[in-house]
Amino acid sequence: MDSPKLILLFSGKRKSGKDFVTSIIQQRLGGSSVCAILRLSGPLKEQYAKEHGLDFRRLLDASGYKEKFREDMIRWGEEKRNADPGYFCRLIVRDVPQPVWIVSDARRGSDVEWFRCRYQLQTRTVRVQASEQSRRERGWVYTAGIDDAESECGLDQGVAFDWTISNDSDGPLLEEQLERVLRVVRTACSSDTGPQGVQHQ
Ligand SMILES: Nc1ncnc2c1ncn2[C@@H]1O[C@H](COP(=O)(O)OP(=O)(O)O)[C@@H](O)[C@H]1O
Ligand SMILES: C[C@@](O)(CCOP(=O)(O)OP(=O)(O)O)CC(=O)O
Repeated sequence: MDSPKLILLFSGKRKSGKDFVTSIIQQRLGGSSVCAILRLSGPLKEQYAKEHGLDFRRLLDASGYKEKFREDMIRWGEEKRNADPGYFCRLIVRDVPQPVWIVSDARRGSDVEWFRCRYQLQTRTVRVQASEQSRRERGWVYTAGIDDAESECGLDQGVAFDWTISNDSDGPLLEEQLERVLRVVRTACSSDTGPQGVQHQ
């Protein structure tokens, strides 16, 4: 099994900026050779697209395309997860050689538990927070059955996040907040023993 130095599990509501923030962190760490961005929704969308004759690449982007199928993809993914909560987690961690892993879309307690159970010392949690107004400006429209369901609310309670990043244009500077996370990642990467004893700030 590959053994990463550090795993950052990101969660946050739709349009909070999870992809935006994780991509900056990857760049700051030196790009994709150092830091892999893993998406639980990747294999989910791929298999769902195959079974339903959809355009997989378009399901991955931030346009409105994926929104047309979101509710049904959630239902489909939940069937898989109910049978096997680690199903998508196992798929995304196969053959990942980079020392830093970012999981950009943890949504359920079972996602966090899976990583903590297997990578207890390496796993850290990061919440991306944005106001409803910011999310609306980025294209979010409240949708019953999605925004009030586990896919969006599963981690609203029950996890003490190691960091919470505020991603609003009128909030604290993003770069300064990210620097706190980056410091810990760099320390873990430069230490021979991995993240043991590395404290978040
Ligand atoms: N701080 C920011 N500054 C500028 N644009 C942002 C910021 N955060 C998010 N966005 C934009 O908002 C949209 C939604 O962000 P995204 O990262 O896709 O959200 P999520 O992955 O949480 O659904 C994207 O087009 C993204 O580029
Ligand atoms: C069916 C999903 O995997 C779709 C997730 O798609 P994205 O991760 O692209 O969504 P946002 O970035 O939050 O907009 C959700 C799930 O419950 O598994």
